[in-house]
Amino acid sequence: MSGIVIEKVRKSFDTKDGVVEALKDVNLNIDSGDIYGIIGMSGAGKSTLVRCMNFLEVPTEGQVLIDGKALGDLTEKELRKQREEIGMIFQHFNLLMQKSVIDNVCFPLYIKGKKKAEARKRAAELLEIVGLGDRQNAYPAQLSGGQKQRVAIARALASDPKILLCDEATSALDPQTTSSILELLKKINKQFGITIVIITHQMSVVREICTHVAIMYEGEVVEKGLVADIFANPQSEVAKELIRKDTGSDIDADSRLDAGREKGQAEIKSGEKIRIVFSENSAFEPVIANLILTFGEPVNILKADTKNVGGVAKGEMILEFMEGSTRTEMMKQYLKEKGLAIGEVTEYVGS
Ligand SMILES: Nc1ncnc2c1ncn2[C@@H]1O[C@H](COP(=O)(O)OP(=O)(O)OP(=O)(O)O)[C@@H](O)[C@H]1O
Repeated sequence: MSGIVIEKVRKSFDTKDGVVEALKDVNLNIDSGDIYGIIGMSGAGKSTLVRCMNFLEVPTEGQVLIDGKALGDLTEKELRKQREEIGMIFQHFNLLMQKSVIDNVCFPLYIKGKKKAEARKRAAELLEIVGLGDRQNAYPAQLSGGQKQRVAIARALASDPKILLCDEATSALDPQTTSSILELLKKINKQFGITIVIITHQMSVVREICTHVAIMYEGEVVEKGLVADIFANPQSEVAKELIRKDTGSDIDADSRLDAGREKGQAEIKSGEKIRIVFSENSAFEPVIANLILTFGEPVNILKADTKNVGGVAKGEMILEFMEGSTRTEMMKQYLKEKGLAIGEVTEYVGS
């Protein structure tokens, strides 16, 4: 697992129209195993920042440290080796169109000097992992966008990276395919402990997959932190705007909560149920209200057996999420981050 530290990074480009300050004093701490979103409008500096993380762009000032090692202090050879540990995927997949799927995945393995048989065996395993075990001999032109991105992910994994940088990796995909690729990235993060950095201009991507987010505006990080906290309590105008756009409406937070409550009464049908246990420091009203507010989705309180002990909630609740919700994992994560223990509900008989 690998962490990334960005320290006082500035990047300027000399152009014929003058100097462009793409990054102005950016500081970021991405811990090992995070799924870290970098979001902002076009031109905010997202790509430049991510390209600084593997020194495809060398910062004009400041430092980039991977696992405590400053990239600027490495020799060319050391930097090449370090880069092998950082995979990258792109919006337009960047596959070799003349090569079959398996040869695309073998490519970095050949560069590493692996023998053909060994490379093909590893590539076949990786294609299984990304769900394309049966398309090894297809050519990129015969695949859908989502399948092409799966090949690109398998190819990125071929170098056993500790970090995966994703530059608008789902921007060319429809919402359903986007969700399936995000699920795959989540699986990779969990299964291999790979730190993932995701550049996007869509808050829905951040909401669906990221643990943390940095919001960029005109070369600066204007807000950063846990996704759940920023959704619950955005500080900057840019964050508020991105969240507002994400819901697809300009209704204010309170009416969104009301809408959630209404939906809660009318629409919830037998979704996943969980038991949450309040212990140390949980005041349950704000937690559940903020959950609905943050995710814009209702939850049913099927059972509440809680007591108010000096303003602190003790006891347990059974919650039911909306049927078919794609956000339940995020919502559970949110509850965990609020210090609540979550358990399965094996049987619930409504009262
Ligand atoms: N090689 C370059 N030469 C000159 N200017 C550049 C270069 N790369 C980026 N820039 C400028 O730096 C600024 C930040 O660009 P960057 O591509 O990092 O933004 P972004 O947030 O990724 O945008 P987008 O979402 O449109 O890709 C922009 O003003 C861009 O024009």
